[in-house]
Amino acid sequence: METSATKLHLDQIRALKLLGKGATGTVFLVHDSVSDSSASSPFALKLVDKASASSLRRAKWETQILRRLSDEPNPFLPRLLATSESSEFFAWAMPYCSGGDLNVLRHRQNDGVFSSSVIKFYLAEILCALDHLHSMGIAYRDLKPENILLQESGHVTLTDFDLSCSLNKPTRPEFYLSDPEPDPKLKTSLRFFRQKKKTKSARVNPITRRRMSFSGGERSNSFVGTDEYISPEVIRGDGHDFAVDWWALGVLTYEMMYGATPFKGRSKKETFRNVLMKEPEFPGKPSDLTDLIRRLLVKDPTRRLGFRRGAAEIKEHAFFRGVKWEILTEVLRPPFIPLRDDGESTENVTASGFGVKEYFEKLRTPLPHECPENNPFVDF
Ligand SMILES: Nc1ncnc2c1ncn2[C@@H]1O[C@H](COP(=O)(O)OP(=O)(O)OP(=O)(O)O)[C@@H](O)[C@H]1O
Repeated sequence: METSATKLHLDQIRALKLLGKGATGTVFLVHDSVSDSSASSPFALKLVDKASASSLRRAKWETQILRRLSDEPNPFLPRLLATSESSEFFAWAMPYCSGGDLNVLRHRQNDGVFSSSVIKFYLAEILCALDHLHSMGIAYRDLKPENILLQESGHVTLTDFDLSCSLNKPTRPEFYLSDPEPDPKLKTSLRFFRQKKKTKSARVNPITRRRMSFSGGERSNSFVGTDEYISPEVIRGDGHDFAVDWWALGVLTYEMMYGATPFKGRSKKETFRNVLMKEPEFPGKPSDLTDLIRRLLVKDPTRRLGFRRGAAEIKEHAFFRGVKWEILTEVLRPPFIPLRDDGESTENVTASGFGVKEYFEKLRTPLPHECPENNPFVDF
C-alpha cells in the first residue's frame, strides 16, 4: 500500500465488503485493483460524502489526527495510509482490523463478560494507546467497546478520532494540578438533556451541544461522547480535559466485567442523572479490579485516578501488578486471535468486488425492479 496520498485513486479501488457505517462515514474493506489485483493486501477505506459539511469537517479533523499518528506511531493506534478526494467524496485508507470490535467479542462470550485476565490484557493496551494520545495533547473522548478494534494479531487498535480534541500537552508530571477551577460561566443547566441525538444504532456517539472545539487549549467545552460513557464534568458543562478518557476507561472496564454499563437509565435524562448522582454498584466480592473501576469512576475529575499523573498513575494500580509495560506487544499473548475468516469481517464478501462510488450511486437511486440476486449490495 502506498503511503502517498496522491496514489489512492477511488476509480481503481474495489470494495470487497462493507465493514461498517457510522454517523460520519462508511467503511469498506477494499483493494487497489491495479497495484493489488489479487486483493492480497486489502485495507480499510473510510468514505465521507462531502454533501454533509459537518461530516467533511470531522473527516478532515480525523485524518489530521491519523497523519500525526503516522508520524508518531503506536502499536495500538491506527495510521493513515493514504487519502483521496473527489468532487463528491473524501476518503482515507487505514490498516484493516480483521477481528471486529470489543463489543462484538464480548457478546460472543458465554455470559457476555470477560475474565479478569482478559480485561487486564485489553486494558493495558488501551491504557498505552490513551497515554500516547495524551502525550501528543489529544483527548480521545469516544472510548467505548465499539471503537476498540482487534488487529489480525489479536492486539487492539482504537478507531474513530472525529470526536477527539487538542488540549495543551502535559508538560510536567503533575500537569493537571495547574488546571484552573472550572469557569462558573461555563456551567450550564441540564437543559441540553432535551437535545436530539443522531440515530444510527443503540449507542451512537456524537452529541454536539456546541461547536466542537478543535483548537488548542487546556480544556474543551464541547459536549461530545456516547450517553453511557459521558463523564459528569461534560454533562455539567464544566469544561473538561484528559480525565474524561479515564472516566470512560472506568465505564468500559465495568462493562467488560459485568456485561452492562454502570449508569444506564431508561432515558438519556435518567442516564445523565445517574452519571451525576449515582454511585456504581459492584456486585460480588471486592477485588483489585473493582477498586480500579471505583477509582476511575470518581465524579470529581480532580480526584479521579489519572488526574494528577496521567496514565502512569493508573499503571501503578495493583490490578496491573506484573504487567511489563515496555514490552507489552511481545510478552502478553492476546487472549483471542481472529480466525482468518472471522465471522463478521468476511460475511458478504463479494467475489469480484464493487466500486465504492457505484455503491453510493446505487443508494441514491434505488431500482425497485432489480432482481435481488444480481445486486451485490443486497446484504448491506
Ligand atoms: N480499520 C478498520 N478495520 C476494520 N473495520 C473498521 C475499521 N475502521 C472502521 N471499521 C468499522 O467501521 C465502523 C464505522 O467506523 P467509524 O466508527 O470510524 O465511523 P464513524 O462514522 O466515525 O462512526 P461514529 O458514528 O461512531 O462516529 C466501525 O464501527 C468498525 O466496525
